[in-house]
Amino acid sequence: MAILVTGGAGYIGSHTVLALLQRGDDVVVLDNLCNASREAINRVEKLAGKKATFVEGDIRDRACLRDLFASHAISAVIHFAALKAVGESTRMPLEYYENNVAGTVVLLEEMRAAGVFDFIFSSSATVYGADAPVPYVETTPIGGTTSPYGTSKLMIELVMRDFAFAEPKFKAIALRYFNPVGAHESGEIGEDPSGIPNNLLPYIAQVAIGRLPQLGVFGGDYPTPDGTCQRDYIHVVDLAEGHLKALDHLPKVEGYKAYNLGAGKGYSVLEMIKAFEAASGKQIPYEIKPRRDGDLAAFWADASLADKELDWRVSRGIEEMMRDTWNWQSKNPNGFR
Ligand SMILES: NC(=O)c1ccc[n+]([C@@H]2O[C@H](COP(=O)([O-])OP(=O)(O)OC[C@H]3O[C@@H](n4cnc5c(N)ncnc54)[C@H](O)[C@@H]3O)[C@@H](O)[C@H]2O)c1
Ligand SMILES: O=c1ccn([C@@H]2O[C@H](COP(=O)(O)OP(=O)(O)O[C@H]3O[C@H](CO)[C@H](O)[C@H](O)[C@H]3O)[C@@H](O)[C@H]2O)c(=O)[nH]1
Repeated sequence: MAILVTGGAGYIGSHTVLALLQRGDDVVVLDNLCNASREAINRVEKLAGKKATFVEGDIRDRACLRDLFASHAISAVIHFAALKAVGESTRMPLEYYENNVAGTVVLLEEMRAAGVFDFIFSSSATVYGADAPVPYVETTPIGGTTSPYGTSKLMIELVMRDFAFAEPKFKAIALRYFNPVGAHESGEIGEDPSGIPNNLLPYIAQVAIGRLPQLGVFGGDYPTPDGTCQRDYIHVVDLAEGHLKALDHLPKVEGYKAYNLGAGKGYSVLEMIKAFEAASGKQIPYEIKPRRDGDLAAFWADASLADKELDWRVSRGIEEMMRDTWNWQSKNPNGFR
């Protein structure tokens, strides 16, 4: 039996596919390559010394899914495939709902048709909305999202919840990621955003390599110790391992369950710049700019539920996050291209 990984050629997906192959699982990757490169999977296979089956296709393509489930014995699905740019989602809400929400419904329908009921979903801390108390804890009701992207994650969690009420065989875990950063320690795979990065670490890394002149720090007057926003950054390899723990835990889950995957600690933007400079030996010129619309001042995870029930916790700190980001960026100045 194989694990189907949708979006498995992407940033978090590729690290998870590697972890699955390394522990001996068989993997089928389904990715339409709208934000990824086939090269990522080639490198994953080389690192693992084991092949995955790659299917270039779309989660919205029912015929493709039918064919995939008919030709491979799938035991569980890890579902990463999504559009994920917050700003873009406010300009293209219909595309986001169609790809992320409608796409997930098609995937779940075809899973049901194929008799596959084990499901792990990439959710996000953003489902807690703007007013949730910090640290975010799973018992806080979700809602109050501030972008179509965030709302698409919220809607999918509600779809999972309702499907679990109706279908006793459905076992589903939503993993609410905080801020994934870093890369595999080999420097062979990592985050490769197209165009100008939206996220902090890829932006810093591209300044360090000379592709961008300087970093704009969005807001220096937040009610935080140094005035810049605080986030809970988590090493992508720790995050990938969380998916394996979640898969192993699925048999014990009744219906739908959500877990935070975070480190449980916040770092400010200025702390991240300093840590990157220390790890890379590069200066990061930056300028404080106006606040970015929709940014919250500070949030981090209460990650104790995943610790207790999934036996999962982070083992890589800020030094490893920075070292591995820089290793990936300096070895691959133009990403996978
Ligand atoms: N990176 C983050 O900060 C973050 C935080 C929280 C949640 N997430 C979620 O984690 C998941 C993975 O994120 P990532 O950072 O690896 O992003 P990514 O863009 O690198 O990976 C997503 C992958 O899905 C593929 N894809 C998109 N739409 C598809 C479709 N319709 N059919 C098939 N493939 C499709 C893309 O080509 C890409 O390879 C996403 O669901 C994202 O929303 C990411
Ligand atoms: O060029 C930049 C980019 C970011 N930032 C700041 O750096 C922090 C982190 O920003 P990111 O864009 O890297 O991450 P976000 O916290 O905004 O959001 C990310 O993590 C969230 C969950 O925590 C959601 O999943 C979301 O989709 C994902 O992009 C924020 O304070 C932001 O203002 C800058 O100062 N300059």
